[in-house]
Amino acid sequence: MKTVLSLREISFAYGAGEGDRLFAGLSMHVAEGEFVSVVGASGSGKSTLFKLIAGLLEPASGEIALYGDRAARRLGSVGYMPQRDLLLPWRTVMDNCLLPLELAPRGRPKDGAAEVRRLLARFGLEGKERAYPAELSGGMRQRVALLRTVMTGRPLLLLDEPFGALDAMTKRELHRWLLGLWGGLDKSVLFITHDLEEALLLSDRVYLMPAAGSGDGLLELRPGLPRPRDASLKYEPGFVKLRRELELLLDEQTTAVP
Ligand SMILES: Nc1ncnc2c1ncn2[C@@H]1O[C@H](COP(=O)(O)OP(=O)(O)OP(=O)(O)O)[C@@H](O)[C@H]1O
Repeated sequence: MKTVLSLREISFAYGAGEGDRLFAGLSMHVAEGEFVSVVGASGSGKSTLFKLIAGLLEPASGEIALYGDRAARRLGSVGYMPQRDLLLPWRTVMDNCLLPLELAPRGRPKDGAAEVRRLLARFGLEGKERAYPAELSGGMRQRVALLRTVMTGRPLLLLDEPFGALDAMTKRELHRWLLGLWGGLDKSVLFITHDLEEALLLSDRVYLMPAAGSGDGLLELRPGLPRPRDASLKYEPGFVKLRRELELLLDEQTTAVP
């Protein structure tokens, strides 16, 4: 499998002082078609890591390569969905989803609307193309935001806690939906979450962020759960054991502050 994204020995600090270092020596990769999660304590730098990958920030040292190209321009080359849905309230669902095509240098292709319509059905948003964001439920808004990210046409999607603000029931519904949709999307995903169950249920691999400033690397977990998956997987003993393991690892990481 080809490597879509690789990070080698990345370090970063927002400030220039001693003790300002957020992380150092982070290495990771995402292969074509993989779903990879990043979990970690609040403030460990997960969103910062995404901003580095998306090209919104530059690392102090280390290399970030897209498709093996260390010199690749990252800004605009990955589909980035930030924590808040950021749908434009004055635009309909259709016009929000067409936005990436309008911003692309080649402009809005004629068949863009047809593509959005095709995806709306698969995203469970049939009949909503003329609705405005305020008329949708939270779960629907997140699906529109995800659809818009898919419309960037980028093979790698960075999803920063896309379901973090949703209630437990809506979140479960979106997990079921995403597990069904995932195989057919033909995308690689890097996914931030606080929710360990969500990380295990959706991912092929999980990375654990080290505690901020500890200088440790990312810890990698390969749950090895078979696909296709069903949301009921989380009640199986093997899954519960993995979740417990991940919880213990995360506790260790969190308490490892120097
Ligand atoms: N623009 C900025 N300038 C200075 N410090 C920042 C900036 N953005 C984030 N930080 C700090 O960097 C640290 C990591 O923030 P980041 O948002 O990357 O963490 P996170 O792991 O994504 O947290 P959460 O899970 O709470 O979203 C925090 O201490 C935060 O205050």
